[in-house]
Amino acid sequence: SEKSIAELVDAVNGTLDDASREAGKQVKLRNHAKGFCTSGNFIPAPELQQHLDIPFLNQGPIKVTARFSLGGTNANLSDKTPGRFMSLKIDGEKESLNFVTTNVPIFFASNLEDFYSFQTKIKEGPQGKQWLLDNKPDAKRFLDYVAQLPPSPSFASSRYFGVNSFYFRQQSSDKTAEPIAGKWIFEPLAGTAALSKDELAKMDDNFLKAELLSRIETQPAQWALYIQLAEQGDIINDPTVSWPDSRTRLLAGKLVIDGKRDSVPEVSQCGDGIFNPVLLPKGITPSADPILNARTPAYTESFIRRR
Ligand code: HEM
Repeated sequence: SEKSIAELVDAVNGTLDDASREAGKQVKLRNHAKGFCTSGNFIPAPELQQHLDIPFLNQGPIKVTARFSLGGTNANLSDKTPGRFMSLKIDGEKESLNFVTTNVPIFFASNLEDFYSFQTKIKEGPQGKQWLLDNKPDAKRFLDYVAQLPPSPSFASSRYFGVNSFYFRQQSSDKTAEPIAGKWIFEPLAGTAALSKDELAKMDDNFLKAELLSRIETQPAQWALYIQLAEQGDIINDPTVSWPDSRTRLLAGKLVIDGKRDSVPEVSQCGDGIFNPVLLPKGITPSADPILNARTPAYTESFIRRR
């Protein structure tokens, strides 16, 4: 049977009974508990308009509120773990675009049932993880990827993937071109970087926030944002599938994180609100991916519980 949104949030939070759910509300339990807010600009690439008809991305720099985080409900999770996450609100005058992204290009589940079982099994420790490896090929591919992913020394040296697909309106003089499916990918302009085992051994558990905030005092952290386009036959509605690297990528713009608006309340308190991965400007629409379409209701449910 299909899992409800409340059940998905319970699985994420590890609050499967009434008592732990109530306790969770008291301590404002939330996923991606360890994180911080900062700010910058998004500079759209004018050449995108040659291919796609997205008026929002046909303007000058747009203000950005960003939250960088680790996964899970533990606010004291070590930064030596490999997961890195980036959420953005790109707020124009009339329209907005949000991103809620991860440094792992493939997700661990393609449907809500498998999402629920991943979240509950992974919290059971080694036996639960082994069960996933033995029984859930999507989860296995994800866990195998994460196992070989070295922790990055900086949020600025990770790639970030939207994972889910969206449809993009194409430019066409006769308006007959169908929207084309694509996925978001942020590529760090500083390049990717990995900590060696020796380097990791010398780090403490909290370095990512101080590193990024001190880095951007002297030079912004920057990413190129691409839209990777699907080709005929590519699977659209399944975030466990990654398309070949040979797929065309359109440059959508440049993300510049400089911290210049960090003292503005909408930035400094950005963790109090939610990022909405289906808040989209005209010309972009969500795919039918069931994972994508569960996200905003789940984030809203989590927000209501921790308010
Ligand atoms: C069925 C699918 C999913 C469910 C049920 C789910 C659930 C949640 C929940 C409950 C939260 C906490 C929301 C809050 O209190 O603000 C959250 C946050 C988050 N999720 Fe998901 N998630 C899903 C899919 C994904 C995917 C595919 C990604 C990555 C591409 C992702 C990345 C994140 C990130 C980065 C945050 C933190 C947002 C912030 O910085 O405030 N999630 N998720």
